[in-house]
Amino acid sequence: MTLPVKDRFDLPEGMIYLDGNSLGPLPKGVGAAVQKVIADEWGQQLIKGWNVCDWMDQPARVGNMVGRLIGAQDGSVVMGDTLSIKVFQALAAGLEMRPDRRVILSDSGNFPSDLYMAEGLVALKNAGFELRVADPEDVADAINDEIAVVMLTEVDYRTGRMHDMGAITGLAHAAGAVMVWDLAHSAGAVEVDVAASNCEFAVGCTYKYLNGGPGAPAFIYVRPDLAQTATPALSGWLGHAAPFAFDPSYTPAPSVERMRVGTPPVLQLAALEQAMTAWDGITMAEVSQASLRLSERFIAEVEARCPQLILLSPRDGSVRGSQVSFGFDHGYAAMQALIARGVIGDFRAPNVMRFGFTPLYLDEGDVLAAVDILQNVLDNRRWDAPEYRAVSRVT
Ligand SMILES: Cc1ncc(COP(=O)(O)O)c(C=O)c1O
Ligand SMILES: Nc1c(O)cccc1C(=O)C[C@H](N)C(=O)O
Repeated sequence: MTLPVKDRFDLPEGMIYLDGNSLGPLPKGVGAAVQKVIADEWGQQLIKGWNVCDWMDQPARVGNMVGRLIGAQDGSVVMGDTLSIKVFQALAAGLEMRPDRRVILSDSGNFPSDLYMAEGLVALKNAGFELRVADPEDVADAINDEIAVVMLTEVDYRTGRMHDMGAITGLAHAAGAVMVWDLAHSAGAVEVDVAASNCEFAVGCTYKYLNGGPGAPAFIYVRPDLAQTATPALSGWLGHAAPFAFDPSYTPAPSVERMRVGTPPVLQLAALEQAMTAWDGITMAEVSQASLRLSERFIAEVEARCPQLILLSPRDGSVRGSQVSFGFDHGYAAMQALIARGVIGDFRAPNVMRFGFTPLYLDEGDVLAAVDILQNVLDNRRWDAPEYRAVSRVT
């Protein structure tokens, strides 16, 4: 099944884009929408724009659009800052909720920035606080009554392996811990129901599967019953209950908006708000089924035609996100050779070739064409060329 929305995206001619798990492509209409905000709002309204153009409401308004894709009720998601910042806020709020406990539990497959933020937070606290890191497969067993906060990324950024959000949240709660989910590789990729999972906090980015563009702001979900008590940690003026009262002392907003920090990125939010219209009329169930079919076809074709590659992602589609990873010792050079031939995936050390399957703009024809090129690169050792050897790119 292909979703009939490929024409909602501007994709370069001749490119097969399998890297929406890192940076989504440009949805049609985003350029015009941002240009309109620049010309008509900023250009004509200047400072009045904060009022007449509703710039101040953007973080909550766009938060609702994102919330609908992750099973969050309106008013429980707000946009702003980078994901690393939102991780920090959620962790800090979680620690405050369990004052008798000292341990943040995460797993070694987590994205490094999440672990760094936890390390930094622990270092800021009094002695005795600790970040404990388990292997992903052991994390459920490591949850006990010492743990204040369990912080996990649902879909592993390297392999696509998925944690069971409901089950792990249940274990965390049974042990008295707070649950924080990072949905960076889930939002817009797989079906998520934050409300059903009952987690306290969820965070994620919008430049991957939500196609908000490079540097698009992050989101944070706060379970509605905590919206008036969770401590924001970064108590910026726009999280204040009455920012324009300019009160010298801080009173957090009585809603998820307390997680706002400073001035919203109006142009990036305008881009994201328009990008979110690419989801009109589509359910996450359809997206996830279509993604599964594309990934299964890719795995079957690669395994039949490219025996040099070893599947690193789970074979079982029910525990795999929207990406497929293969191991290959010359993976970096092979990915460079693929990119040079118009198939865009990416590489993660030591040997991971990552391919993202985003059915909003990919179909089976793209999958088959990508495998043809991959087979050609491998069978003819096209990767074994001097120009592909130097490890120099950032992504
Ligand atoms: C799971 C995860 N967490 C955190 C980050 C960091 O996000 P940011 O650069 O927006 O802070 C990323 C991606 O960069 C990620 O994939
Ligand atoms: N956020 C990124 C960036 O600013 C530059 C390059 C890549 C990224 C990424 O998002 C990487 C991504 N989180 C990953 O899964 O590897």
